[in-house]
Amino acid sequence: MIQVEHLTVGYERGKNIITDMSFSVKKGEIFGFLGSSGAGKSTLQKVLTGMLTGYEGSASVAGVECRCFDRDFYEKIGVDFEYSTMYEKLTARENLKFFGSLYKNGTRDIEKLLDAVGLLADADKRLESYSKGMRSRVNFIKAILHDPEILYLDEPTSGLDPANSKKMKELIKGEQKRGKTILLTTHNMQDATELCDRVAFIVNGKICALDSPHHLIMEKGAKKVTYTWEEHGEQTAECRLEEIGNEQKLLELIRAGRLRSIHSSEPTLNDIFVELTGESLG
Ligand SMILES: Nc1ncnc2c1ncn2[C@@H]1O[C@H](COP(=O)(O)OP(=O)(O)OP(=O)(O)O)[C@@H](O)[C@H]1O
Repeated sequence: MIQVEHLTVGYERGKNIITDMSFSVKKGEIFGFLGSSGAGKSTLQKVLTGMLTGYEGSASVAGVECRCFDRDFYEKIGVDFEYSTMYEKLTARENLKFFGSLYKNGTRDIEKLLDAVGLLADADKRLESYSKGMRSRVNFIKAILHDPEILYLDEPTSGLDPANSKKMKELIKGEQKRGKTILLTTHNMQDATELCDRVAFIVNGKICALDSPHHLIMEKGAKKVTYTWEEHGEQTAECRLEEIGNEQKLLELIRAGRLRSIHSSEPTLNDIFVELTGESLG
């Protein structure tokens, strides 16, 4: 569905933001771009939505080279980026009707969509009165209104409380069940682990790892052992499971009968990200 080969792109001559990047995304996949601020995730999304056309190499979506997108192509993609693109003085229903009228192939049932995201009762309120959680749900509807094959989401759960974040993740999974291909960017490793079939770690405009969260965790990460003991309050330390026999502090505590607790755990996607990139997403 999406094919990127040797993509190089920058805003200024001689300064590449993305360098020689290649990857592909299959139909029906949720694919996540993970990287720290400035890594080039939004720039990549701009190329894949046809907003940035001055690039080298190739980037194609549904068989169409991104620099050649025409109006018809925008019927096939839906975009939910962080900035608001709706009219504040119009109600949610008015906004959705207006934006829906721009598509030539019609839209999904607006009432049903509003109901699905729990906004039917607030549909006639002006957007200016909406909370952040309500805005993100209505923005999401706007992105899927014309039933696009491909969805681009930028930080879909950013700033949402746990209940709204859960709701948003269910909505995204729901679109995948309907056969949609979804590309998302996030800083949130937990969301990426829950949602994405595969993730690409992006550092300075290059992919430094690409796999399913499960494979990355199982193959690249080492199991950790965390142990605690009492010494002027509770102390905690950790080591890799495979190095437990050389962990002098732990052996000393065992011999002295001073170990208070010990447990092993799988690394998280965040641990793997830090290990592979040397960066932290906080
Ligand atoms: N319009 C622009 N003109 C010049 N430089 C830009 C422009 N947009 C982005 N950049 C630069 O490109 C680099 C990558 O930015 P980009 O927005 O793609 O990163 P990002 O990974 O999406 O970051 P964030 O997680 O903060 O959104 C940054 O150094 C940024 O300053």
